[in-house]
Parts: sequence; C-alpha cells; structure tokens
Amino acid sequence: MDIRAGLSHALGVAEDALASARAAYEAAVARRERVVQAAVERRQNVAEARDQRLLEIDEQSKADLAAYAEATARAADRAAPGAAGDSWAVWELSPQETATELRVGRLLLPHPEEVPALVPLLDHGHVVVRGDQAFGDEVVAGLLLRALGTAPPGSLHLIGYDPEHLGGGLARFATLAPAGVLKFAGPGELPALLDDLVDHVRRINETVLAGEYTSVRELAAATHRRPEPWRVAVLLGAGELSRAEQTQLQRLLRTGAAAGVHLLVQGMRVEPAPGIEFITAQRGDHGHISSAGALPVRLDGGPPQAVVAAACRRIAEAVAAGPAPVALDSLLPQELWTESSAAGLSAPLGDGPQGTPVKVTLSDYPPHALIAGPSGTGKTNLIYAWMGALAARYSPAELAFYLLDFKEGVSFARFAPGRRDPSWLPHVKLVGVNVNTDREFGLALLRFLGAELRRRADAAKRHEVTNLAELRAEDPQGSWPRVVAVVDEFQVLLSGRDAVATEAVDLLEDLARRGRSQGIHLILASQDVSGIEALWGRPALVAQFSLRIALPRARRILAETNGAADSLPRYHAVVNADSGAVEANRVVRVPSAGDRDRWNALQHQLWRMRPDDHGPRLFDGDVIPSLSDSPDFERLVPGDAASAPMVLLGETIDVTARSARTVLRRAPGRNLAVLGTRTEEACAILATAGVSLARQFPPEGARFSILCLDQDARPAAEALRAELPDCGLFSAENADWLLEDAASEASASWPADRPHFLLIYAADALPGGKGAADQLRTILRQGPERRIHVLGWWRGAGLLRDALGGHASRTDPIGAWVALDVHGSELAPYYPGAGAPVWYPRAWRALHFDRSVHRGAEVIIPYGQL
Ligand SMILES: Nc1ncnc2c1ncn2[C@@H]1O[C@H](COP(=O)(O)OP(=O)(O)OP(=O)(O)O)[C@@H](O)[C@H]1O
Repeated sequence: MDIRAGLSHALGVAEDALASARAAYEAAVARRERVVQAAVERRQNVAEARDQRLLEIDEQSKADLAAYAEATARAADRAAPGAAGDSWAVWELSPQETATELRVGRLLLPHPEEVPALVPLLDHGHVVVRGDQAFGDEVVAGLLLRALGTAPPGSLHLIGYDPEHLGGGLARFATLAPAGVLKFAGPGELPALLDDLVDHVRRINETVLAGEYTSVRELAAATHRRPEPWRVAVLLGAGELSRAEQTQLQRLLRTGAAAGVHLLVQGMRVEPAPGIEFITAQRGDHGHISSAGALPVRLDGGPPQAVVAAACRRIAEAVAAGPAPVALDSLLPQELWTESSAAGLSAPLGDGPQGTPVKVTLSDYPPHALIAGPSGTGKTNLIYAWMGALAARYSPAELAFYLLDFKEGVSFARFAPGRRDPSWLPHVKLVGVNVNTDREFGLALLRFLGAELRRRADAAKRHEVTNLAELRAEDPQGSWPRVVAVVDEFQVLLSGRDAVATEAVDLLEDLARRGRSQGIHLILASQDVSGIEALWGRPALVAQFSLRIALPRARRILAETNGAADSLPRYHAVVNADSGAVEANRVVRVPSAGDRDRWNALQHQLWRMRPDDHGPRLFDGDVIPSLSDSPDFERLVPGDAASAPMVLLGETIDVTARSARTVLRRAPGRNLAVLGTRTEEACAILATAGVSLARQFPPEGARFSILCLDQDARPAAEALRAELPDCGLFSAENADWLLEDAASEASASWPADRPHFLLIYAADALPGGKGAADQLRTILRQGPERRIHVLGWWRGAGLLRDALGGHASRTDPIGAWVALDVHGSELAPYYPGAGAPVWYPRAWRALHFDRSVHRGAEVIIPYGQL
C-alpha cells in the first residue's frame, strides 16, 4: 500500500511534471512561433522601409539631377544666347553686346535634359579641331557662323587660310568677302598672314591698349565700345610649319586673344596650353571637347547652307550700310555757354578710336580749316555737328557764324527763321543759300569780313596789341566774338577767270593771312577735287588752312603720301591740324547731326537763351525780294526829296538787305535807262522806281507821267499808274502831247516848281518820226536841270544809242542804267574807261551802274511784288 501509495504519488508527481513540461514546451513552441513571426514581419518592414528609402533617394537624385541639368542648361543658354546656342532649325543673327560662348554639340549625360557643350572663342582664346576631317569642317563652319551671328556686323573679321582646298572650306562664307568681312590668304601666304596678325597684335597693344588696359575685352567693358573688330584667323591644314611660322603661331596663341585676335585651327599640330580648347570631331556619341573632361559629347552637324547664305548676306548688307550713327548729344557740354573764346574755339567733333572725344581747335594755329569729301560722305553733317558743339559751348558774345552755301539746296537755312520754325541759331549773323549763281554774294561776304578785319586791326593798333586774346584783355567791354565763316562748295566762288574770282582770291588771301590773329576763321568745304586743286595753285593761301578734315575717300586734302582718308569707314573723318602730315592724323567718328528733331531741340534751347537782338539775315538766291520788305524803302518819307529824290531799283546782293539806288539830282544826265527785252523785269524795275519816288513827295508834290508803247507792258503800266498820285497814262496815240509838253518844259528858261518824272515803257517804239525823237532827246539832255527826269525802258543798248542820236552821239544824258539781257560788251558806250562791264545776263538779275557814284557796276535783284 505504501509502495503503491508511494508509486502512485510518484506517478502523480511525474504526470504533473510531464504535464507542466508539456505546457512549457507548448508555450516555448508558441513563443518561438511568435518570434519567428515577428522576425518575418520585421524583415518585411525593414525591406519595405529600405525600398521606400531607396525609392525616395532615387527620386531625390533624379530631381536633383534634373535640377542640375536644368540649371546647367539655363546657364548654358545664358552663356550662349540666341545665335550662339540656338539649333540650326530656328537659328538667326542675334548680335550681342559682349562675346559669348559657342555651342558645338551636347554633353552626353545619363539624363535626358539637353545640356549643350560650349566652347569660348571671342575675347577668350583659340580653338583647335582634330579628329575626322570632313566632320571637323562642319564643326568649324558651325563655330564660325555662331561667332558671326553673335558679333555685331562688322565687328568680326575673318581671315581664311585654306591651302588644300584653296578656300573651299570657307566657300560657303564667300559672300562676306566683298564687304571686307572675309579675306583669304593664298597657299604661300601663311608667313605673311601670321606676320600681319602679330604686327596687328603689337599695334593694338601699343596704340589701343596703350598700357591702360590689359585686353580689348577690358577696354570694351570700361568704355562700352570696341575700337577694333575681332579678327578670327581660320587656319585649315597646312602640313608642317617652318620654324619661323611655328614661332609666330605660338606668339599668336599666347598673346592674340587679349588683342582680339583668335585662331581657329584644323589640321595643324598645336600643343595644349591655357586658353586653347581642343575639339575632337567624331560623329555620333564619340565627340569630345577638352573643357568637358571625360564626358562624351555629341557634336552638332554643320549649319545648312541656306542659313549660312542668308546670315552672310545680311551681315554683308549691314556692313555695307555702315555703323549705326552716334547721337549729337555726345558733343554737347554739361553746361551751355560757359567757355571763353579769347584764346581760340575748341570743341569735340566726335569720338576717337578709344572712345575718347577728339577736340578740334581754331585759334592762331591752326586758324582756318579745309573740309573735303565726295558728295554724300557727310560733309554737311560734319559742319552741323561742329557748329552744334561750338554753339553749345560759346555764347553769341564769344562766337558769330557767317554761313554760305554755294550748293543748290538750303542746307544752312535751318539756322535762320523759317515759315515752319521761327527760331534761329543765335550765333548766326548771316545765311546765304542758293547762291550758286550769285557769286557776288560770296564776294560781299568776303568784303564784309575784310571790313571787320580792318576794324579789329585798327582797334588792336589803338590798344597796342597784336592779337584777339590781348585785345579782349585790354578792352573787356568791347564786343569781339570770334567770327567763323563757313563756305560750302567754295570752289564755285573761285571758278572762272573773271573779276569776281580775282577779287575773291585776293580777299580770301588777305583774310586768311591776317584773320588768324584777329579771330576771323574761315572754314572752306568742297566735295570736288578740282575745288581743292583750285587752291593748290595759290600756295600762300593754302598754307594758312592748316586744319584739314578729310571725309572718306576725300582726295588731295591731306599730304600726298597720306592715304588715311581712303580706308576710313562711313561717318568717320580724319582730322589733321598739321596741313595733312601723316603723323598728325586723328580719326574721329562723327555723330549724326542731321536729325531735325534733335537739332531743333538744341537750337530752341539756345534760342531761348539768345541775347536781345534780331535774327540773322537770310539771303536766298531763289527768292524774289519784295519792295515792302526793304528797310531802305521803309525809311523813305515825304519831304525826303527836298534835297534830291532817290530812285530805288532792286535789292543789292550784299550782306545787309540794301536797295540799289540812283539819286535824281537837278543836274545834267540824271535820267535812268532800263535796257533789255525782258518785259516783266523791266516793268518791275520801273514800278519800283515810280513807287519809291512817289513815297518821297507829299500829294501833288511831284508829277508823274507814264508813256506805254508796248502792249505787253500795258497791264503793268496801268497797275503803276494806280499807285502813283497825279499820274497821266499816255500811249502811242497821245504820246505827242506828252513829249511836246515835256520838251517845251525842258527847254524853258525857268525851272519847274515841282519835279516831273516820265516813265516810258518801250521808249524805242516812239511814234511820230524825227520830231518825237528830237523832243525826247531834248528832254533827256535838258530836262534834268529843270527837274524833268526820264526813267525809260529801251529794249536794247543799240536802240538807246539811236534814241540819243546814233552811233557817234554822246551817252552822257544817261547817267544811270540798269541792264537786263544785254551783254557786257554792248554796255561799253555807257561805261567809263576803255573796257566794258563783265556781265552775263541771267534770270531776274540786272546790272546797275550810276556814273555819278559807281566805280564799277553792281548786280541787283529786281523787286517782285510792290
Ligand atoms: N555721322 C553721321 N551719322 C549718321 N548719318 C550721317 C552722318 N553723316 C552723314 N550722315 C547721313 O548721310 C547723308 C549724307 O550726308 P551729308 O548731306 O552730310 O553729305 P554731304 O557730303 O554734305 O553730301 P552733299 O555734298 O551731297 O550734300 C545724310 O542723309 C546724312 O544724314
């Protein structure tokens, strides 16, 4: 029992132990399962997290790469905008202000974004193309077109050296050659080409950079202009270079870029060096550029021929059209009218090659200027620009202009008040336009300046000084502006071997010689070689014109060996203050002064500041003057004739608007003859005479009689009669009444109580035979002493002679005459001395001579309207 009990107990215990062991086992199994489960889950989670993270990283990197690629592409666009980077399909010229990098293909990145492969050339360095020859040609063409397309037209010159294909490699750019943008060097010319370029670099270093800048790029950045074009020498396959060639090539590779000289080389050995980009030309994905390191590059194909042709044509056109004009404002000072002209007149005429203003001075030396340039090269514009620069600096108290233009046209008229614009340039005292047939006006100007010269010389003597600067110091209150006389197409004045030319040359010589110290300066301009040559025969005169200004292609104005004008670009001039000697050349780019609006703005500004005086005298040879505008006519008042009546006849050709006159004193010979067949002008002169006489008498103070013997003149005679008080009008029918009456008055023994003026139209057609002729002769001979004066129109000088009694008769009853279409030689009998006046008839001009006051005859312009 005990044992059983013991066994049973033990069994019980064992079973318990078994049960709890089982339970523990199961629990362990269950735990293991949980752990395994957890482990599986954990692994899954980790994998998911990792995948997630990987995904995120992937995306981030993609986004980053895209952003970098995009940024790179944008940067590339900025570095190579427009023509530097656009694909050929949309390519067009797009000139940039500064040099850009140039696209040659695209970088092959493990990313779809298109990132261009760029190489710098202009203002940077040189490019060497290696690899496949044919594909290399395309790369070279692409680079050239992009460089041309981004540079302003004319600012890039190409020099091609292509001995293998004789220029064939560059043939597609050939349209640039006539415009001078592309030049070719022949097979044997490489040494000369390299020497030239080396020389050019040296010149740029010496004269353009001149120690102030280290490169043209730096100069351009500082001054905002590029004085020299880039030069790209395209050297295509030359085989082995000689030692000398190698040396020059190395020099250019080292120093060219700073001077804007760049090499684009294909087929020559060049060692790597800073600033040289190497392009390996291979089609497909195997291209290479040295600056992209190991990255492969897909190079672009060459530009389509149509694109090249169109671009070259446009560049050539733009170069032929010349650079864009500079504005007039660049010549104006910050403040107007602040300078003193005591020592001279100094003003910029434009910019020099380095962008600095080139000043031109008129003073004791150089005193006078000659300007020359073929028609259309900008002579008139240069004169405008110069005048503008001077007029803005010096007040009218310091500077006075006298302007004369012998060219047809009205180029100086803008300085005088006009119908549309009443303003004038306050410095201008006189403007003569359309004077090409009125050379007498040029003479009048020279005479006037001669008188001014004497006035100044006298004042200098009084103050015991020798030049204007001293005179102004001694006489600060005096008015001594510098006088600048501009004569455009002056050769017209000097042409011909007549009295006008002779006197003009004498006056010019005197003015040029003595004007220098008296502040009288001459600027003579001509488009015509023979004009300049006309002066060459007078060395004393030419020597005074030491300031020479030559426009493009001007000839004979600079020294003989000085060819600077031949290569001048458009709108440039060579200014030379040493009579044209080569060393004194200064090239200037002249701004445009032709723009009416801009000029008017300046003129108005100066006009508003003008001193209180009247505007300039405008003489326009194409305008018929009017008697009512004549100051002399204006001044006539009744009572003037108490001494002796004055007859006005027309306007003299003079610097002041003066009327030609003849005084009808009570003395023999005081009659007036108008000679010639031109009815209209003869009538105009008689009308002027009649009206001006009448103005000097009170009503009934004088008697007027008109005898009209030419039907064509009848309307004019009637019109005049209406203007004259107490005036009878007679014709062929009743001419005898008038003549008998006047002849008996003329032979009476007592003088008349009032004057009687006989105006006879076509006096050569007198009816009544010898009787009437005798009566007229009596009136002519004896009338003036009895206050009877004939103002007669004869239609020829010979007809007047007949009226006076024939060939042998004396001509002194005609004391004054006005000749129209009568040749000088026919006037000899009415002219003192042995000679005849020089007179070639011309429309609406007449020759006036009054033997009581004149030494020589004067040209006059009949007044048109009364
Ligand atoms: N510096 C300049 N900048 C821009 N345009 C200019 C410049 N110089 C001249 N021109 C233009 O060129 C044309 C010819 O100029 P301009 O009349 O001055 O020549 P010119 O030599 O006097 O000719 P011509 O003797 O036949 O009158 C004009 O239309 C003028 O506006």
